[in-house]
Amino acid sequence: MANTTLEINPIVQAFLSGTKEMFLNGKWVPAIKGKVYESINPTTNEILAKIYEGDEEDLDVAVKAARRAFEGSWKNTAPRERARLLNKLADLLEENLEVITQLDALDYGGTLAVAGGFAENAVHHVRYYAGWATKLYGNTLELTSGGNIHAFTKREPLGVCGQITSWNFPALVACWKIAAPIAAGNTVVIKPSQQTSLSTLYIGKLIEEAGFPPGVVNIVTGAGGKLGEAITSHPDIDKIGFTGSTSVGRRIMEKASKSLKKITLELGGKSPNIIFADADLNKAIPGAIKAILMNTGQVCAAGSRLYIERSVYDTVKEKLVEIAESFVLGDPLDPNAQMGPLISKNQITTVEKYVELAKKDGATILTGGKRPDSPDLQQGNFYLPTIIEGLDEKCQSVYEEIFGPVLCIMPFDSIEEVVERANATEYGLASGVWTTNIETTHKMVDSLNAGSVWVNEYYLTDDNIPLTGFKQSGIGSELGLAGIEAYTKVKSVAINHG
Ligand SMILES: NC(=O)C1=CN([C@@H]2O[C@H](COP(=O)(O)OP(=O)(O)OC[C@H]3O[C@@H](n4cnc5c(N)ncnc54)[C@H](O)[C@@H]3O)[C@@H](O)[C@H]2O)C=CC1
Ligand code: BAL
Repeated sequence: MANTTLEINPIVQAFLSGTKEMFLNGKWVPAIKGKVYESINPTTNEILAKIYEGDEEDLDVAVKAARRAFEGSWKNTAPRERARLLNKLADLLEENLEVITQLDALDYGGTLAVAGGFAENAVHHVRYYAGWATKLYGNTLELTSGGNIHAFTKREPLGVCGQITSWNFPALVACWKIAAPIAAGNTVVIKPSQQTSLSTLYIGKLIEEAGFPPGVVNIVTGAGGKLGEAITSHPDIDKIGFTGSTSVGRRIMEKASKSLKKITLELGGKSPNIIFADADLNKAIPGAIKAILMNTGQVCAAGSRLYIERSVYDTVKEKLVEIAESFVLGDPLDPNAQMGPLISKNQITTVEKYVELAKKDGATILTGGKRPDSPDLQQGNFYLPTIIEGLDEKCQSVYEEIFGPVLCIMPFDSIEEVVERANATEYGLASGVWTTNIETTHKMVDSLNAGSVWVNEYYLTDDNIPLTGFKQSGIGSELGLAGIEAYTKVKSVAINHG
């Protein structure tokens, strides 16, 4: 149980007691072998909850239930009924915003503002795809050869989708992995990260309350290496939807290729954020801070490489350091906290390793570079906002994803130079540009090799805007029309009525 003096919603308190069961075929059940793992509260490093650890046998129960639900009725359920159930789920999510926010804050350390914002996005997201359930169409086709042929396409669901999620913003990513496939008529077996399964399990309760038929959504819990691999190799799963690291994404692709499963992979990043001298610095500087410190830097699209045009470099640097040093670290449940802890002790070790590498490469640590001294923060996985300079793209801490509050700042002299350096990464997830010049804007939009380009903004995401990882950042898109089409197959039909 969380050792916090801050007020925890009684529903959350109650939910955290006992050992959390899996949601299979519309029922809450323990793991067949009875194994249990613990989720740790990153703010206190105490046990937060106990959760059953599933394996291949439990997965098989889930997949069979999902297959029965798919073939039995869900694929033919009227789209407006699928929409009704998803809208009901969205309403229940909205009624339970505080519970979901607190569960995520306790489980992964997101502040109330951040975890709460993501929980609200989850509500909008489920409503958004409820809308798409009734709006998926095929096309009527004119044949190049003419004739009395009626040809058309129709979109059909894929079948059973095995969905695997990461630990950062767990409730939102769970909804990303549930709403679109369900709206399109698929059924789902979802495995949340073993580090943050709680909000997904709570969403399972809401799915049950909304009245979805048994087996439409199944939740299995357990470790990636075992249960995750079982999902990617299960012969009766048609598609894998994955959010996580690039290394695991590669492994999933390899496994899924054995049975040619369809895949959507949303992977890592090392995104460039670029401030031109003509930018409105009153927006660009706080934007650059948000890009690296939101969610303690644990965001796939974090703007972790900041390029600053040389003539404004010192001004921007000074201000960035001032804001970083004023940042309030604290218990995520404290409304005053601007930044919570990192997810785990392991993640602290990772961040420390990269800061040490940066120092070896000759970096200057402008601020941070260590854990905070404050006695209140010693129990948790806190790390100070860190800004470093003096490196370039050849340094490991500049080209590898750190997933922590570590910003590397670098000056540049020309648009050509910054384009080349911004693109000098194996990743291609996101990028930010700050400028008031329309020509610069268009040049940058055309030149940046990343799935998302944000201009005079950072993290401008919306359900209508697809998220696509270029290069090693992924395969396929999530959100938008592309996000639901990814859970359908196109059947073409040609009827000779001559
Ligand atoms: N592009 C995007 O939209 C997003 C990408 N991410 C990326 O996720 C990563 C952080 O999340 P983590 O949970 O640490 O990623 P991770 O790759 O370690 O784990 C993600 C999920 O995969 C499972 N898993 C681990 N090994 C597996 C295997 N061999 N087979 C099948 N499943 C396995 C884990 O249990 C977990 O559920 C970062 O690299 C981040 O950039 C995170 C959020 C959004
Ligand atoms: N709940 C996040 C940390 C962990 O359980 O490993």
